[in-house]
Amino acid sequence: MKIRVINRSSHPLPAYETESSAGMDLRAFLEEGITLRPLERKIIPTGLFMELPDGYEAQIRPRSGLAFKSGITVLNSPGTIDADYRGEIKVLLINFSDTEFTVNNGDRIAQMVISRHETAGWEEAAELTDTTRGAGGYGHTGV
Ligand SMILES: O=c1ccn([C@H]2C[C@H](O)[C@@H](COP(=O)(O)OP(=O)(O)OP(=O)(O)O)O2)c(=O)[nH]1
Ligand SMILES: [Mg+2]
Repeated sequence: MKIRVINRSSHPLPAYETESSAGMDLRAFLEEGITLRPLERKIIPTGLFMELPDGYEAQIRPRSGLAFKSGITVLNSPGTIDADYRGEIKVLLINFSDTEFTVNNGDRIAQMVISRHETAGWEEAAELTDTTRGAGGYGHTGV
């Protein structure tokens, strides 16, 4: 599928890094580096604007390497980009490490997965059908 996009950054469009990657890496578009102190959160611009077809969303997810090596993750993971959103794609990062971390222009800070989604309606009911699980959850089947 093709997605209409405006790229106001100085970086190439996001791309799949390997043939079968699910996510395209997103790069920070910054005039100067942004430093996150421990537990600080900041919104990082990408310079990208896009027009997803109806029935699609984009999910903004952390990169595992950045999370493991530096404690940097996407606070609202997975971030949701709605098909009717026309603003700049931004990434909300938080620093879970005990040292400060600087995001520089062009850094690959997160990944974006394009997904289909349903638009559901409601059918109100007085009762729900029985199942074996019933209301069991939160580990009720054991470890
Ligand atoms: O990581 C994100 C999450 C959201 N957005 C943009 C696209 C999305 O369509 C819009 C709204 O996001 P969301 O619905 O998560 O935020 P909200 O707090 O519910 O705001 P709103 O009331 O505008 O929906 O913000 C981003 O650029 N990055
Ligand atoms: Mg919303």
